[in-house]
Amino acid sequence: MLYTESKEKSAELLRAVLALMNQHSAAFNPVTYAVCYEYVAGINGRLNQAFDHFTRTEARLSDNTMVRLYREHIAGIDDKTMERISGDMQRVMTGMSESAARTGNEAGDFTQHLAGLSQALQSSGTERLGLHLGQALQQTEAMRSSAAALQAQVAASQREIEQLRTDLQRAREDVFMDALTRVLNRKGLDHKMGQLLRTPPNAGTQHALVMLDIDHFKAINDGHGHLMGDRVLSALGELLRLSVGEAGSTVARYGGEEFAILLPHATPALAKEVAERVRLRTKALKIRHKQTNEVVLTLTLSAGVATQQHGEDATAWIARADKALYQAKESGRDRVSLAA
Ligand SMILES: Nc1nc2c(ncn2[C@@H]2O[C@H](COP(=O)(O)OP(=O)(O)OP(=O)(O)O)[C@@H](O)[C@H]2O)c(=O)[nH]1
Repeated sequence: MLYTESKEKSAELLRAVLALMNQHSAAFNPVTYAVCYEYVAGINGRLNQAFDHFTRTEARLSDNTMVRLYREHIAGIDDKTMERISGDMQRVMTGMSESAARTGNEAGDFTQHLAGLSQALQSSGTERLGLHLGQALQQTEAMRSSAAALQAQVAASQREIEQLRTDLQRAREDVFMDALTRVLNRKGLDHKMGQLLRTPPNAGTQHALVMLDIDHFKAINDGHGHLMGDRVLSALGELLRLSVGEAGSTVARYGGEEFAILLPHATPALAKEVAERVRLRTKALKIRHKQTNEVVLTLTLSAGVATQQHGEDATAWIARADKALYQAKESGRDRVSLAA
């Protein structure tokens, strides 16, 4: 016999019965419940046939149809079937009372009520089943709204937690983010470098660092104003974000007009290629007047590349890249130098 074995099955049955009741316009009452219960349980073949027959012409069965189905196919059913329904109801109530108890305090009162109800179902004769069905139905309705409220509460809590998680993540990112250029700040770079230094490079690769510095940036500030200088920094930040797409790469503003690119598991050749790409794109960048769109200035940058030597710490690694950058500046700017 279907649905008589376990509480899980009984609860599953109840859910299916409620879903079916929802699909029809008949009132939520014991008659509708009994009809839908029998239909879902599949224990009354003639009822199912009649039910299906009616749904062909009446998509949402009315009270009248439910009463008719009840009178013609259920009212006269034997005691054994009544007992079976009673047993299943009891299991459903017990199962639900247990899960309600698990759900928390709010469901506590309801749990007690269900326990009492299932006892009543157990001890009374089948002639009182209709009455108990009615009570059970009322309680089921109460449970439905309480469960819906609980679900809404859980969903609201989940949304709150999600929002908190997002806020926390954003706050974490903000700590590591340079507001002007929208790339990582010095702190973010330190953090990333720390992580990278704990990660051995893959065979045949080395972690690489590119230090970049805008050429004659002081002259830009002096000639066009500090605000224009800021715009240039912001534009370079965007250019770097768009130009450096290597897996696991990091772009950061090291300070002032100096930027850094971290390239994990790279080679000197790849690092030089990335630095050249950025240098050329920067050279091609045109800063325009906001209103007239006229090109106001162009710029160049110099870069120093250093791949991490075995056992080298962050300070020594940055110092070698900086030294290469200094060489690039010394030998004429607008170029890339490799560290020794
Ligand atoms: N607008 C603006 N200027 C900044 C910022 N941070 C640093 N600077 C300026 O960047 C300039 C750096 O100048 P220098 O270190 O002399 O170097 P440079 O003029 O770029 O010359 P080279 O590096 O030798 O090519 C200084 O004028 C700083 O005031 C900033 O956030 N905004």
